[in-house]
Amino acid sequence: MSSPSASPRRVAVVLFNLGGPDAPEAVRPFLFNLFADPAIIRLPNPFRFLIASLISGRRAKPAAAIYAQIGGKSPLLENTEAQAQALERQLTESGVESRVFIAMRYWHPMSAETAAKVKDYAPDLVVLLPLYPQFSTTTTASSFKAWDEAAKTVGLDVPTKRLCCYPTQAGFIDAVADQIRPLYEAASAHGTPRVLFSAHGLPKKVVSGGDPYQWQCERTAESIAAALGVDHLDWINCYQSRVGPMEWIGPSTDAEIKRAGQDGVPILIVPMAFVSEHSETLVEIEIEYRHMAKECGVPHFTRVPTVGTNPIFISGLAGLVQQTVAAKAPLCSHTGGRICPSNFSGCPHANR
Ligand SMILES: C=CC1=C(C)c2cc3[nH]c(cc4nc(cc5[nH]c(cc1n2)c(C)c5CCC(=O)O)C(CCC(=O)O)=C4C)c(C)c3C=C
Ligand SMILES: [Fe+2]
Ligand SMILES: [Fe+2]
Repeated sequence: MSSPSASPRRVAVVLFNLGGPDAPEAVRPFLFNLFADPAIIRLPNPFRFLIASLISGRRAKPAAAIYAQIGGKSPLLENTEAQAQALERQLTESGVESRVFIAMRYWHPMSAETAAKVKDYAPDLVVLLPLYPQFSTTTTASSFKAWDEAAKTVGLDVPTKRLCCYPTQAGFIDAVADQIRPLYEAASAHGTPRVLFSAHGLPKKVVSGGDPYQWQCERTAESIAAALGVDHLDWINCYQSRVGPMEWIGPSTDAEIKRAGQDGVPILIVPMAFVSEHSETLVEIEIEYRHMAKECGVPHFTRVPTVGTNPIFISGLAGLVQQTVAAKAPLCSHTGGRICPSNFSGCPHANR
């Protein structure tokens, strides 16, 4: 790829997220795309496609039942579109001539469609911005790889900078704390609340293979807890959304809800690896965990909404984009601290 011009005139920002089915018929092909990703099922073909076909066939019905509870489709795209508009507005107000695009990994619009649109826009610089605050080989690395392939296919040869992650970036942390504060205060009427910082889990094998996701989730949870400024805050970092027979990282959010029931404390569940609402927040947390908490005797249950278009979050993202545009060397940490664990060599900036 050609090298970045000194000060780019037109910047294309590409937001990455997982994607979700836009209709009941899309559930199975969406799941097939997910399980056919070598970052998720680490087997060579034809085994991977065979396994993807089997699992997507088996999981289609329970997954469709999940989406049926929120209108038969994922709201992830519309929520991401709202974030893209808010970010574009903020960047324009800050004097950056830019357009913000969306590339989903497993459902439309996917990288190939978006790369063609970015090419038509003819930017001087492309900034890749994952809507995953914490870096994982299963999410950000997979999206970047899909993007690189799509850019090559459509002949998009423009200098490209990538933001690996922002697990402790001030805008993100302050926005989550801002979402929590009034709800924490309300929950305090029912006892001393426990805050469950709940992230999407990962198979243990992925983490022991060097994936920095869990390490970064721990840094995020610590940072939000500190930003809340509550003396002796009762909090824990836990993991939800387990799928398949493999052992996943813990503690699980389910187990923490049960423990809160035994301890008789109110809980707030804070989704800290998702930045907008979708099935894992609106069904798993809002419906399934709320029900579980009631069954377990938890005295008060609160789901804290994701940051979405919270202006503190969007300003933080705009700041990250501006820093990235201006940076001479690749950025990894935006806070001056270490952002990837020392045993991790896969950060997209490490070898650039
Ligand atoms: C932090 C973000 C995410 C990580 C890490 C992640 C890893 C991961 N996910 C699966 C399997 C599934 N994930 C599903 C939905 C889903 N996952 C994320 C984010 C992360 N996944 C999001 C945002 C969504 C929601 C999509 C939506 O509703 O729009 C699903 C589909 C739903 C279901 O069937 O339960 C599966 C399957 C694995 C195996 C994995 C790591 C190896
Ligand atoms: Fe997932
Ligand atoms: Fe990094």
